[in-house]
Amino acid sequence: MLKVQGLNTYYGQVCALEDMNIHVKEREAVSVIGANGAGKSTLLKSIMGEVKPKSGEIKLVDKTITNSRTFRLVNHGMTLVPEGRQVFPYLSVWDNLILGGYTLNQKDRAKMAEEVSEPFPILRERKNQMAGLLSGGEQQMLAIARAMMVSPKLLLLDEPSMGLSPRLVYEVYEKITELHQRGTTILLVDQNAEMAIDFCDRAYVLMAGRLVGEGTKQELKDTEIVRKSYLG
Ligand SMILES: Nc1ncnc2c1ncn2[C@@H]1O[C@H](COP(=O)(O)OP(=O)(O)OP(=O)(O)O)[C@@H](O)[C@H]1O
Repeated sequence: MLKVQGLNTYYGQVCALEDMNIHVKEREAVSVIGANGAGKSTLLKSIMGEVKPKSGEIKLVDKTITNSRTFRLVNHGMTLVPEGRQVFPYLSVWDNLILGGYTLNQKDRAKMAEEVSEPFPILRERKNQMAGLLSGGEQQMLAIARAMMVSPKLLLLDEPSMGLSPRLVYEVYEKITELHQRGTTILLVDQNAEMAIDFCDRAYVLMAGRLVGEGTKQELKDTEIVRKSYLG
């Protein structure tokens, strides 16, 4: 479904991604792990058209999407749940959902908001409250549900566990797993290697902008460097 080949991304003179090659098959759950500054967010931003790669190719299904505008990629069936959630704190939970469906017509937006909030009862209970009053975990659920408003074929998630207590991290991953089981293909990046590896079918390991490992969940768990460096 997604193929990234020989991708190089720079911020000025700083090389953030070097010769990056990853792929995600339809219905797969793929994780990318790595420490602070490894290039995980840059990878998602490059895929999502938020950062312009210097060279390389990105394909979504059979279409080359390198340098496509973000809103076009949403129309092609790909959405990103950004790092830090970025909900609109002074808008209601419901209006945050509705905004996620900006490419839909008004009637479909309301219908989709009903649909995407179904796996998240807390969002329904608090639909009229300001989103900023939700807990961090609830805001993460809202950001995920908002991204689901356009029924993405491929959902990208940037650090879904960021700033959450272990219990909330577990709950958020439970929801992501549920979405995957319902048929959404997922690519996520997370510093929380334990959760990210447990969740996925396959994972990649990034270090200083380069790919240093890849494999199935079990292969990575059995790799000494992954166990020592990322799984504690
Ligand atoms: N806007 C920017 N301008 C300059 N350098 C940047 C910019 N954004 C990221 N970088 C640099 O690019 C490298 C990769 O950063 P990136 O945010 O992709 O890493 P990350 O793995 O997502 O880290 P984190 O988990 O801390 O978000 C780092 O060296 C970072 O300092």
